[in-house]
Amino acid sequence: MNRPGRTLCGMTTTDQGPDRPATGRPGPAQSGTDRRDIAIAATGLRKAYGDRTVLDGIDLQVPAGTVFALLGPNGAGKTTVVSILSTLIRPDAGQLRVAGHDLAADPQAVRAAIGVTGQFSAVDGLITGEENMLLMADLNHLPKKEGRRVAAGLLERFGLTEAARKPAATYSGGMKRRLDIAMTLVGGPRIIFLDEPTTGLDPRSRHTMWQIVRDLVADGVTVFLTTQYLEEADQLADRIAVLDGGRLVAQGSAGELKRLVPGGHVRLRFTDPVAYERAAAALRETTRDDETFTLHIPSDGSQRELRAVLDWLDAADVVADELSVHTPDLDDVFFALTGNPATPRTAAEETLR
Ligand SMILES: Nc1ncnc2c1ncn2[C@@H]1O[C@H](COP(=O)(O)OP(=O)(O)OP(=O)(O)O)[C@@H](O)[C@H]1O
Repeated sequence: MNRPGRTLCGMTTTDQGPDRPATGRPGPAQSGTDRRDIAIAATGLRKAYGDRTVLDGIDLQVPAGTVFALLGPNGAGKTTVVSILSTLIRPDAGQLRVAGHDLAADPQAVRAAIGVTGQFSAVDGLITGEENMLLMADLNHLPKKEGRRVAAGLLERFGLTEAARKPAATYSGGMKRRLDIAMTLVGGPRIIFLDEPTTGLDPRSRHTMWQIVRDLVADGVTVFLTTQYLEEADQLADRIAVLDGGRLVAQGSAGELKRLVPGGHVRLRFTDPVAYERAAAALRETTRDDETFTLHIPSDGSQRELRAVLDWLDAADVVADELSVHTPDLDDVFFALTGNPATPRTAAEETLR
């Protein structure tokens, strides 16, 4: 998912700019989280199915009120991590704390503090959105009146009030996903796990979902999400961990991960072979592509380096037909770390399936 570049007088840039400020903010002091406000902590997490080791010693920490994205290709073990942290399956080894509770010693307390929206919807299509919500309210032992109030509030918040009395089977994919998350929130969890929350959604629904996540974090909720989409991790996560071959091969902010890989360059494309040759002679350290009359100049994409390239071109009296700046993005990081292409399908392809 390389982002389309910005264009400046025929230049495109995939520069992501300086690190964005963290999406999350520390939530209010929460009972149940440990002293350092770490919402989720895993040390030495291991899981094997038969002789296939899926998780081979995972260490991670998620501060309360932040978004943590676990990124990995198909089959990397993302769902397994979520299933373990949300008490659905048992690990073979590892010390795990969620919401301040030891997972092995007190799984019930963990369950009471978290919400989980899995890849497979918990929505019952045969009943209405409202009935699904009221069912969740019952499961959470909310008194009837309180349940109706909470359900109506969440349906409103997720733009589902109008559709609330229609069978959920008639909802679009995005609406079902929103209903699924609304149902997860009925019990007021302070930590929520979202397993691939936007897989299969069209771009508009994906953006709606991102806003939902941002709103949750603004309310102090901790979000642990898995995704195959680098852009999603880039957009939402305070910290990203890349899972590959049973291990976390990197952890950090999007900016930190991008700094792990070199490869920034300025690309100049010419239609006039004479201008191409003059530019190639004027610029140092270029890589040539004589078939497309394109030059690649190593660059960090900074304004200063860009100006130097333009000055060289001016001095040589040549005009490039297209100038683009490419700084490493998470796709490059993912490829460098895992040797896999970023994702087997792009988000756009996914929506066409
Ligand atoms: N119950 C099980 N029994 C045996 N193998 C399993 C079981 N559950 C998962 N696996 C295997 O564990 C590996 C990790 O699966 P997991 O679903 O956690 O990956 P994932 O990263 O979530 O993949 P995807 O992106 O496709 O959802 C896969 O090879 C899968 O086949």
